[in-house]
Amino acid sequence: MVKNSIKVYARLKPEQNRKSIVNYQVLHRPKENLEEDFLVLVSPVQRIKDYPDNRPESWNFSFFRIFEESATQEDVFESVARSVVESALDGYNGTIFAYGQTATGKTYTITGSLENECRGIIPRTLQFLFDAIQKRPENVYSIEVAYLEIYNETGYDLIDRKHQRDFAVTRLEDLPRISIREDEAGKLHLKNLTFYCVKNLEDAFELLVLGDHNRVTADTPMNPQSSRSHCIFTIVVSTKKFGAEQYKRAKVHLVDLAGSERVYKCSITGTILTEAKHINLSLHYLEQVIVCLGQESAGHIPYRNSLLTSILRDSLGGNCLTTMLATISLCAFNLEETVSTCRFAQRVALIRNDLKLNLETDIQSENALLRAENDRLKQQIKALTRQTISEELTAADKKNLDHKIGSFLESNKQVIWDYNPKKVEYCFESFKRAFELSKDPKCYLKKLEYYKDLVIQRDKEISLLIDRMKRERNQRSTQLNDDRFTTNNIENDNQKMIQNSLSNRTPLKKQKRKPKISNETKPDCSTNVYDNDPTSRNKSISIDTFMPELLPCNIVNLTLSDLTEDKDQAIDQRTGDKTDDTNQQSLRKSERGQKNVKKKHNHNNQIESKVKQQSPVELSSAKAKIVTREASFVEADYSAPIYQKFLSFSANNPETPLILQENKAERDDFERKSNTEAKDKQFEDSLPLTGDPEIDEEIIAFYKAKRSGGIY
Ligand SMILES: Nc1ncnc2c1ncn2[C@@H]1O[C@H](COP(=O)(O)OP(=O)(O)OP(=O)(O)O)[C@@H](O)[C@H]1O
Repeated sequence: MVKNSIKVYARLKPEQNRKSIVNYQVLHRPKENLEEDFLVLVSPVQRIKDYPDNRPESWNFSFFRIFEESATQEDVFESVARSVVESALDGYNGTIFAYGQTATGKTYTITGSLENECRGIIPRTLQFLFDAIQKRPENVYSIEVAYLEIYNETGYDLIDRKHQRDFAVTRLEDLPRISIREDEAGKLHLKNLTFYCVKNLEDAFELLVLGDHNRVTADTPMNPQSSRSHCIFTIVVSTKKFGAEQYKRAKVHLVDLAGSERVYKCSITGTILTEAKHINLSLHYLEQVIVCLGQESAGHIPYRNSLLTSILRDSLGGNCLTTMLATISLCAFNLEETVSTCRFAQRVALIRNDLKLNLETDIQSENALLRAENDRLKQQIKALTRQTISEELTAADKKNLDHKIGSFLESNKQVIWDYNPKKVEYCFESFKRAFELSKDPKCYLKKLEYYKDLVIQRDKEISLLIDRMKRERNQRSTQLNDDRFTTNNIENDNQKMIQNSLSNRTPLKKQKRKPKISNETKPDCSTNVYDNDPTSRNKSISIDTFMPELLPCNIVNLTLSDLTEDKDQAIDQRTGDKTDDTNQQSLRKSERGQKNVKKKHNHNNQIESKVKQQSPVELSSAKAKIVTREASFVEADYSAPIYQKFLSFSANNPETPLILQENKAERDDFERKSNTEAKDKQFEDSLPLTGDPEIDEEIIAFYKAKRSGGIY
């Protein structure tokens, strides 16, 4: 428990009429170690020298801080209220009350208006609280507000939302009456006063405006809008560390007292006079309490004398960080009241409160806090879900999910799933795709995968054919060279020419690009290039070494001559491909040029027939099928994952080219067996046919080629 004296501030009301101002002086912290400002008021009374005059010539009052006429609402809030509200966030009660003569600016200071510049302590406190809550995410807060009015010693709830009315409250009697109850522990309870939980600043402002609207005001000689009651705006701040069980609960009372007024000065009557009497009486009781609290020996404190002192019991001499703001008029006409206000402030400054942390167990507050905690958690879940939804899956995520789906389908192992909506969506999409593939034979994905595979196959086939053509051409050149050595009918002029050409031979790289079918098969060239000179022979043999890019070709069923010279007609018939016309014309030309070299033809035919015997040509009606000699050369499994992934057809079928046998005899045997009708039918049934006859024909041909280890 900390002993804390009440801090007292003074605010001087700006006066329009400077001539009527009393002679005064404000001294801000006149001594270094003195944490006080001083207000010196000089009496304007003319002294009569004939007899002793005991009236003081001046008054000197100390305040914690004095706000001069130029002080803004923000200055007042920062000095007077900020520390109190901050303490409330940490669990300490606080009270700020404005006391002063009527029309000196109590309501202006405590409430002001809702416009930015003129906002008083209440709206600024609410703003500060909600801003501070945002900055302390480790805690959960609940803010409740209540607005009480004490009019003619009766309490009213200014915020009455419980009763739905079609009309605005015009009579005070329409508002709920407040009564005080005291429990066994001596704790006060205000019956009928409702605390409203506010979630944001707008809610709080709405209640404040509603309460202000219901306040009793009157046009008095001193103030055209005088508050005829004491008003207490209470904010309850409950604080709980996120996840903790204990919580703190602090009350902040922001009190706008009704202004004291000298009835004889104002010549008031009727209701206003009655109101003034009640106001002055309750202020008198307040003063009594404060005087008692200021006396160290005082035993009994008369709190129960009035509703106001009963309610402010904790704020005065109890567990509360209390601050008083005295509003002061500098008008000479009001000097008496100003001095009275300052004297009251001096007494209040003597009061010491026992400040302690409020660790509450109140069920209502706990409920409010738990609700606030719940709301916060809901918001967090929302934010997290929104975040994960907006995050796109990476390629690695998708790969990982594919793996999970695979292991889920293939084993009984329990899979740990991620509760990420994007991932769940991806899994559903995968299953849906697989389901559609199995259900709809015309599914475009199925076709797409098939065509993708086909394109890969075709690329492979083209590269093999090119290699094969180059190799055949190379072999043929070598054979032609051999033939030319045996004919021995070369002219001497030509020999010289060849020698010259060999001596001026172009560099290796250029020669690599030289071999072209059209150039090579020119009759003049071929007869002139070669002679029986051993040196030139050696050089012609080394043509092989000029073509290192030619890979060993495994295509044995289709020879170069099939594609180029003598077999052009046969190829044309077999493949049905008529696009090679231009190529064949050039080949025929070269053939005509070589007719005089008969031996060469015979020799070529012999070699080709030998090759044909080794590996027969297989040609389908529509496309040529090229069978490979070595299975290892064919990357037969490059399309396997696609089919494994989407189609029921197994890529691990023993009939697939993956295990193509190396032994030719065995392979022939395998092919013979697989060509039986029964096997064909069974095989075709297992294929992923689409129902489109054109595509199905292609698919069957494609898989047959794969099955036999060839390339489609
Ligand atoms: N510091 C100030 N700056 C500008 N205007 C002020 C200031 N203080 C008071 N006023 C103006 O003086 C008038 C009276 O102020 P206010 O109603 O707040 O006095 P009050 O002390 O609450 O009076 P009452 O006790 O009768 O309710 C208002 O019009 C208010 O705008």
